[in-house]
Amino acid sequence: MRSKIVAGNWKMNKNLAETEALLNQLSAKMTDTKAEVMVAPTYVNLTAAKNALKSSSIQVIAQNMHFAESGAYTGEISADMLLGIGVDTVIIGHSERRAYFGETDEILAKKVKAALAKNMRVMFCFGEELADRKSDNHFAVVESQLKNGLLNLETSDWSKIVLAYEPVWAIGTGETASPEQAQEMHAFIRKTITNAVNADVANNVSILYGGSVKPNNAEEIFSKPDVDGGLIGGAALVADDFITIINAI
Ligand SMILES: O=C(CO)COP(=O)(O)O
Repeated sequence: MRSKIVAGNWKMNKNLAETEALLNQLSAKMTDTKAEVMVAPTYVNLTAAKNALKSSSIQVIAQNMHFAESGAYTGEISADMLLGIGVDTVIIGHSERRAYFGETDEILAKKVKAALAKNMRVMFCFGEELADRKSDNHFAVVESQLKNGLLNLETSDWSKIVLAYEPVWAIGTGETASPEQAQEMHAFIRKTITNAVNADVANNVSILYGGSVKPNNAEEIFSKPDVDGGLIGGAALVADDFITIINAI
């Protein structure tokens, strides 16, 4: 059975005091949920976030990491550094990393390998741009992102993978893929994995949708059979909104 997951990607938002305040609000307001709940604050606040969530089931995850073990990579963070502070899940391949930091499929495949080699869980993000969708090229783009990033993994690695389909045109724009568009793509992703790996792996991998998920549209998106939860940006920065989205699972 695949997990339901709601994760908040905080991006470059919230200083230390704001991080603690938001997490305190979240833990106070959280009620029982079927979903695994995760938050991804900025690196410098990961330890403080872990401490603030000590008695909570909310998991703290990282937004990115480097593929090298260690070395002369100024400004970068390794898997060991994350594991050393008790963070064992990492987002890899976010469209903002691809667009603003030059992260190619090749770099991302190396990051995925490096994280898996340390037994970390990987939340792998991918999704087409508006031009791809307009030219009806979105399935091909998604297939190639999956293939280049993930499809050469060992079958056993897949238990450590969570997928996050995030159409770039829906991120931070207020424009959401319709529940039908999300379902159509998620089903395509599952079919691609069935063909490339096997049906078991495809059925067991959680596929999250990301892109302008809000309290008023979460329930409809999450109701689709191949949508296993969401990766939330803006709405994860407001406690009541994030809680409503979690409860929509
Ligand atoms: O990029 C996202 C999550 O990683 C989605 O961001 P928004 O929810 O702000 O559109």
